[in-house]
Amino acid sequence: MTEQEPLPVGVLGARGRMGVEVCRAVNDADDLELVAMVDAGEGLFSVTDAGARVVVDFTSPETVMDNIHWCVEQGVSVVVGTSGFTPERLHRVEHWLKHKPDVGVIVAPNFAIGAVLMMEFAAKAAPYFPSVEIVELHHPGKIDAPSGTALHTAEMIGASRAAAGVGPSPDATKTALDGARGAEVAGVRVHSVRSAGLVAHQEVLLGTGGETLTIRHDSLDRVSFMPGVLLAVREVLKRPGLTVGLGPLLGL
Ligand SMILES: NC(=O)C1=CN([C@@H]2O[C@H](COP(=O)(O)OP(=O)(O)OC[C@H]3O[C@@H](n4cnc5c(N)ncnc54)[C@H](OP(=O)(O)O)[C@@H]3O)[C@@H](O)[C@H]2O)C=CC1
Ligand SMILES: O=C(O)C1=N[C@H](C(=O)O)C[C@H](O)C1
Repeated sequence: MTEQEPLPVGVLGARGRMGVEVCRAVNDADDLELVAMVDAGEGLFSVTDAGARVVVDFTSPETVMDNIHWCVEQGVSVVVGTSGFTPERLHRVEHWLKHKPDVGVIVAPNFAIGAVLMMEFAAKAAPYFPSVEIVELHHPGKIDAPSGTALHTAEMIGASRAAAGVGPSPDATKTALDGARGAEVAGVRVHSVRSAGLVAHQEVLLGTGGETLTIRHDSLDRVSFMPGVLLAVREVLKRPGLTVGLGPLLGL
């Protein structure tokens, strides 16, 4: 029996907080080989020169679309953790993939298994509670607000409430300072907290007569994202086209 060659993987944003962790996880996996590490200002060509078949992107919302476009054009599949995705951006990625039927792109707002479950549980619970708000809490180095996870959670909750015919959350506010009630996403109020000491955390608060339900997830260390990233790297070549979120990979 011949042993299978390890899958060649490139990492974009390799010197960032997440990139460093991803490079370590890929290096530690026997079935994967880290062949390219690219950071800001370095050419993407090293990815194809090194023969990467899958690229992992943890860069920034400003650069991620150009990176995906380039990889798709080169026939390289991409696992995307970078935030900043809107429905319009996802449509654009789908459009690029139409011309490349063998290429897969997985865009996951959050790779932590607990966070994926937190989003699912919140969407399931949301139709049963008239009130729902999201509080996301992150380290102060984060450049975007609300977080990609919070945006995706709000979209999931909005869709599940719309399907169940649930109206807007009750709110008598008549006067408010700018931002006091957070940002409204898919009809859900989202509040962003930034503090030293935090990594990535989110609470979904649901309320009805006489009771509240709080669904909370905490990433206390970036290692929490690695099993999900490696799962996506191993799966992306089997899933041509666009996959959004880890849910489908986990059978959710
Ligand atoms: N989906 C998930 O589970 C998770 C997603 N994220 C997301 O991942 C992204 C990165 O987060 P984080 O690692 O904390 O951020 P960092 O700022 O620590 O890292 C980003 C890295 O990418 C580099 N970079 C910028 N532009 C390019 C480019 N065009 N090509 C290659 N490298 C580039 C940056 O370089 P420089 O600093 O010089 O600009 C930096 O080293 C964010 O959008 C964050 O929200 C984070 C954690 C989990
Ligand atoms: O910037 C981060 O750190 C994180 N970004 C992602 C997001 O925007 O949701 C995922 C996680 O929250 C960590």
